[in-house]
Amino acid sequence: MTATPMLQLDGLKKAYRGKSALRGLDLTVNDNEIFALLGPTGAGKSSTLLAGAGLIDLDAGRVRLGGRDVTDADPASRDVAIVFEGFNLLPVLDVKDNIAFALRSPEFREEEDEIGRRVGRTAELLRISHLLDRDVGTLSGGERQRVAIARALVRRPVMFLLDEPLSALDLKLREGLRAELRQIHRQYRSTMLYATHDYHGAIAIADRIGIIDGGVIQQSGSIEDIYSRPANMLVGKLIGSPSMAFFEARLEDGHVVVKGAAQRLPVSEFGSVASSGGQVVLGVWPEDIEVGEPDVAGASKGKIYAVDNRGFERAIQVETTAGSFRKVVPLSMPFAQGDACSFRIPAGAGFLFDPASGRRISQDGEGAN
Ligand SMILES: Nc1ncnc2c1ncn2[C@@H]1O[C@H](COP(=O)(O)OP(=O)(O)OP(=O)(O)O)[C@@H](O)[C@H]1O
Repeated sequence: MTATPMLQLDGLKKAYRGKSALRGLDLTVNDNEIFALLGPTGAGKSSTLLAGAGLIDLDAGRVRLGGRDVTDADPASRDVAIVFEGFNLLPVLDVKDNIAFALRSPEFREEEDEIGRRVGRTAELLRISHLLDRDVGTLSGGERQRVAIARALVRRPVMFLLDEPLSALDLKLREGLRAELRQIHRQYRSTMLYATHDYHGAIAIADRIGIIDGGVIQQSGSIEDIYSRPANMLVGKLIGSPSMAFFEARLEDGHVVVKGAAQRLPVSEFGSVASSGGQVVLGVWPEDIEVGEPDVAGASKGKIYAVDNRGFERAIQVETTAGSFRKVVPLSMPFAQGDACSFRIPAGAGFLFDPASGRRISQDGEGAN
């Protein structure tokens, strides 16, 4: 099935008082997909959403919605709904009238019967039917957030732009609402661009992910694509839980020699490598690093610096002369803080990066970018 683009952002640039927030951002969100925009604070997520909704003036770039160039179109004509964290509900109206508000606007002007039906259905979907007559000032944070989503949803816009819509909620509510958003997506086949700094939230909800930092998309694709071919070190730092482990290394006699570690890894294990010598950075997903009893033959030495309990598993921080990394291990591995351990990077695990640019220089032979 070929994907049809719904939102296309091409070369967006935006500076606020001389400071760049978007630096030539390109992004395509396809029709009927949930696309998560994942990035740290200040990365440009909100600016990207505001640009899609037409709520900021761009310095450069084009915005297309459903194939139509809307760069100069006013926000009301775009038919997108934007939901922010702490979205401002109208305090003088009760929940029902807050949800109905957009349907009574001059652009929609639905019949009151139809408004009542749609408000009722949307409230059911978001499980807020019992709140319809309440003043919004009396609602909890989670209830307010549901009302804000209902208010956007009731219009059935062509697209949702969701800016950290769940970050103010506790874990349980967040998981519940995330499942409901997916349900709404299935039911209405709506397109959603969901901005978040929460890696777990992003991978739980999204079909595809875009990693944003410094006002550009560093990489986009399915999480599997990104894991198997991270474009650069920034991507490695921003995804995974824990994120990628990095080791200083150099290429020497056809081997990757990790500084401070006992291992020499054949370069041929990394596919084709766009460098024949000198310094590199070896990046490895922590899941691939083997950590075990001290003094394992052929392994390097390390020490357990910290242990965090995570219920059914533990996250350990391992300090080594090659650098430190975090990794999740099962409870059956009895590591305690201060224990000696060994670590080993299996042949073929990991990626090589250029230390100056951060770009990946090892290719897996599948036409990686
Ligand atoms: N109205 C504004 N005036 C001045 N600077 C702004 C304005 N809005 C955003 N910025 C700056 O632009 C950059 C990108 O901001 P943006 O809000 O788009 O990022 P973000 O990824 O959404 O961050 P967060 O997760 O913290 O909301 C930041 O450096 C921010 O300080």
